[in-house]
Amino acid sequence: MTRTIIAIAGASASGKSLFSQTIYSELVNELEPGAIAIIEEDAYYRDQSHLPFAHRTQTNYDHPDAFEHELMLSHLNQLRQGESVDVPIYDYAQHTRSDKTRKVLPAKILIVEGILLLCDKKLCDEFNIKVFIDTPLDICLMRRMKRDMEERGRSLQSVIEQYTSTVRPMFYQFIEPSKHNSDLVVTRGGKNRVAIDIIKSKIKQLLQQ
Ligand SMILES: Nc1ncnc2c1ncn2[C@@H]1O[C@H](COP(=O)(O)OP(=O)(O)O)[C@@H](O)[C@H]1O
Ligand SMILES: O=c1ccn([C@@H]2O[C@H](COP(=O)(O)O)[C@@H](O)[C@H]2O)c(=O)[nH]1
Repeated sequence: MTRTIIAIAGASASGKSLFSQTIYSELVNELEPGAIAIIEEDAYYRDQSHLPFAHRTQTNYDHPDAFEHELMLSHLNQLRQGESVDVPIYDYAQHTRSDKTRKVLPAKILIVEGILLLCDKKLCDEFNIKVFIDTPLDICLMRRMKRDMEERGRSLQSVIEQYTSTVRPMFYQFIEPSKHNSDLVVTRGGKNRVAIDIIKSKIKQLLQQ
């Protein structure tokens, strides 16, 4: 069976999750059961439970080394071969993996989303369609402040410090250059209706083949 992996990359808070979840939720009930699945790169942040909490707050979470991409790659290979996988569940407030996992079944269409997906050559080789969400960084920062304070247990001070020390520099070093590895660049983030409809049509076309 041919399986298609669609990568959705871009800056933190650019709208990757909203874009991916919109496509997924609008298709999941329309397609045959198990046709589409979704995985977040964030699930593959390295387990840091062996480190004291204070150390975990100092990790550079925007550098490729923060991720266990080898595990993600091995899961993508298993899914391609028709095997299900147990994807880790990450706890942003604790800066480490939780003790829970989520079972993902092998679907014909797999959407993966994350900041550094298109920086990794081995991962890139696994993706059939590569999308980059291109949202101005000042808008990403405003969204991130709101989201991290409301949903990830952060203070305004900590968001600003982390943004200045790692998020912004790593964006320019790794994420922005990876835009050139994409097939499609989507402006305006998670609510670009035309782009969402184009990807949905492509998915339906792939499922008819
Ligand atoms: N086009 C948009 N307009 C307004 N809000 C948006 C838009 N795209 C995303 N958001 C909001 O911005 C925040 C970050 O978006 P999210 O999709 O989680 O980003 P990412 O997955 O890239 O980190 C969320 O609260 C989301 O609802
Ligand atoms: O423990 C952690 C792990 C990650 N982060 C930040 O999360 C974003 C990536 O997630 P998005 O949903 O794409 O925003 C990344 O920029 C990390 O800085 C964190 O703060 N703490």
